[in-house]
Order: sequence, then structure tokens, then C-alpha cells
Amino acid sequence: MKIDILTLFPEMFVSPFNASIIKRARERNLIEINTINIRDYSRNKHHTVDDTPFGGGAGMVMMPEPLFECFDHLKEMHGGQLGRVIMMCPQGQPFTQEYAKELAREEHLVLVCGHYEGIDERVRENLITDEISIGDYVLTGGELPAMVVVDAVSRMIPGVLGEAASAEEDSFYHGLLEYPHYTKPREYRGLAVPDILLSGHHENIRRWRRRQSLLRTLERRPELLKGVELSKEDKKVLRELLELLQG
Ligand SMILES: NC(=O)c1ccc(NC2CCCC2)nc1
Repeated sequence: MKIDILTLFPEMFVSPFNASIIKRARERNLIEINTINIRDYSRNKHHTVDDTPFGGGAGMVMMPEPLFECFDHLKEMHGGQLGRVIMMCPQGQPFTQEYAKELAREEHLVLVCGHYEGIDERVRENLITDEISIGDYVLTGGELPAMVVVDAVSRMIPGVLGEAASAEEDSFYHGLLEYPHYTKPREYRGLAVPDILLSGHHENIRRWRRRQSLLRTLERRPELLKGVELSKEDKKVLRELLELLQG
């Protein structure tokens, strides 16, 4: 997959994409990430990219010209046709694991990072195919949300995570919250690891983990349960847990 990120602050993306899973995926050519400085496409002599809002009001708005010019150049480089062009903004569709899985099936993504008070509406109306929000809060720019989207989407690309299982087990991959994790030592400051995990009995461990996921989801995010495919065993466990919780 190729990801082009349009931003006024390309330097923000250097370290997040040069570490851990994303770094390894780039080295293995599973993903290619390019940052493009929107300012390079400003045609006026001062290279301005923002101006005061028509109709008054505080702050500055990003001008349409640099983004349209940049978009034309990207289209040229991709044989005249671009795929998904995603703008990060609080008004966008909530970003979810399902959305990440869908985007991971694309060959090419363009992420547009706004700054200041926002981007001229003519950009949204004419260049953007998807608007995505990573949560109901306002950030200084679209850069941090873009990093979140790149991370979550990259993990869904075959081969990036190595053992396919870890993508499978990602909590939101099955719609449930993840079970608790433990590692060495078996006891630390008097705090022990649940015996079941030391038993080597894989079926019992699977059951325990599923029960823990169901319990956590029931306690913390019960609304997620309606989107999950529940087995007969799951429903039995949930009935028991409900009795326990309702006491
Ligand atoms: N919740 C979010 O995903 C989000 C995205 C962008 C943003 N700020 C940007 C939007 C245009 C100018 C600043 N704030 C929040």
C-alpha cells in the first residue's frame, strides 16, 4: 500500500514512522509512506497557505489553491485517477477497526491534514472522498489523527504483524475488548499470574481468555456486544456473568 500524506508539518511524521511495526513494514516494502508539504504548492511569492476567514471570525483558514495544485500533481502521478482521499476532521465519520480493515484493502490512500481553523470548504466538496474523526475532540491539526489512521490501517495489511494471529486477536478485530496479558515473572512483589495461564491446557486457556473478554466488554462497553457474533458458549458465559454482576 502507498500512503501520501499532505501536511504543512512533514517533520511531525519522521519519528512515528521510523519505529517499531511501521518502520519494519516500510523496510519490507509492505507500505510506502510519503509526506508532501502543502506549502510547496503555494503559487504566490510569499508561499502563504492560509488567510483570514470570509465573514469574519477568529483564526485562519487554509486556502484552496495549494491543495488543488497538490491534488492535480498527485493525480498526474497516478495516471489521472486517485483513490480514497481522506480528510481528518472532528466532523468526520468515527474511525473504527472496521474502517481500518476497509481502508487496508485499498492500494493507495491520500491523507489530508488540516491546520489552524480548518480548510476552505471547496476542498472538502471537490477533492475529499472520506472524512474521518478519531474522536470527539478538537486537535491543532490533522497530523496526529493521520498517524493513528496510518498505524491502525498498516496493522491490517497482510504480513505487517508477522503472525496473522496477533491481528486476529486484536480486541477490536473480534469486536470484544481484549483479555488481560501476563508475562514473566510468575510472581512479582507478591502479585501472581492466574494459574490457568501456567497450566499449558490450551483449550482451558482459550476459554478463560474468551470469558475475560466477555466480562470486560460487559462491564466496560456493553454496547459493543450487539455487534459481536456470540457462540452458544459465549451466551451461556454472559448469562452467568450477568447473574454474578447483578448479584
Ligand atoms: N478528532 C479528530 O479526528 C480531529 C481531526 C482534526 C482536527 N483538527 C484539524 C481539522 C482542521 C484544522 C485542525 N481535530 C480533531
